Amino acid sequence: MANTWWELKILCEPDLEDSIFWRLETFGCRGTASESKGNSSLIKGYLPSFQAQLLDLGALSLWLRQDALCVGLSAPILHWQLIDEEDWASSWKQYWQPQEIGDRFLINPAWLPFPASTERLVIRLDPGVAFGTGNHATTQLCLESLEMRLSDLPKSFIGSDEQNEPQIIADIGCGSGILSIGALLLGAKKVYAVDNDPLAVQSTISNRALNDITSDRLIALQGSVEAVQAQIDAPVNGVVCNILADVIIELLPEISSITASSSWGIFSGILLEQSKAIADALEQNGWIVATLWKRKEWCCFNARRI
Ligand SMILES: C[S@@+](CC[C@H](N)C(=O)[O-])C[C@H]1O[C@@H](n2cnc3c(N)ncnc32)[C@H](O)[C@@H]1O
Repeated sequence: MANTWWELKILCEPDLEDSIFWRLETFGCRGTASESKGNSSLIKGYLPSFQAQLLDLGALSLWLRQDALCVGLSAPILHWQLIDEEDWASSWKQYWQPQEIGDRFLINPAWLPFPASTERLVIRLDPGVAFGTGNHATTQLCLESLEMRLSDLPKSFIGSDEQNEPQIIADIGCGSGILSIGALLLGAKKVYAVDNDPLAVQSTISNRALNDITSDRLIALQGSVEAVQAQIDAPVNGVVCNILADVIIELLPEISSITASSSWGIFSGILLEQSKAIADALEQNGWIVATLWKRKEWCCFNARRI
């Protein structure tokens, strides 16, 4: 059973796509894709078989039905089957294509050749079972925020110029390592990448190698903020954290303790209706909000420590 996956196929009205993706992600799916089927959309989601029993899938089917009926759309049709690891990898990989994000990045699946000519910073990725392909709005908002935080600095400020402060960053909930790698390509000096899921840490480590990044620049650790705290002897310059709102609120006091006045923070994974709670929590923990960016039903806070 360890190497089998649930393949979920959901046929739905296209307007339901966003809410279904959201349900699948909160349900624990490790890879999602969609294609159009005439006037409908076919969404596929994959999750390790040990993570869900048949009863859980039944509950998911009910939630999807309720979500659709609440907005006056017809209920989606959900089918599921068990597939083995090899079939999962090949089914999912065919949907994942190179993708430009923001002004600077190109995400390139590891099994495709390196793009022949591009001015973009290429992040090579094989996320395996970890979250972070760049397809999700919350990841995109973080990469674009990193561009803003790191690209706008004068060249001498980033990288190795000793007169200026090199950027040392914590990536909390690193998943595939996509944000850590992006930050390093933009010129950050060092990133501490942590995730409480050991599979995500493995994925970050293999993506670090794929992008020829050394282990002293991208330090990948299992755990959360406390794992960064244990490694650093001075506050970090910036934090990027793409986890769900409730977790961010819980982690904020600890995150604040690894930062100092003028450190920056990028907080994503937040649904629009949760933005007030996050803004309040940031304020209570000594942060001021600089910008709030929105994409689909998600938003991302750029903040600075007072
Ligand atoms: C939405 S994914 C983000 C992955 C990647 N950073 C990105 O932006 O695409 C959130 C990640 O946070 C991890 N996570 C959840 N709660 C956490 C916690 N309290 N501390 C550390 N990592 C956590 C999950 O295992 C998951 O890999």
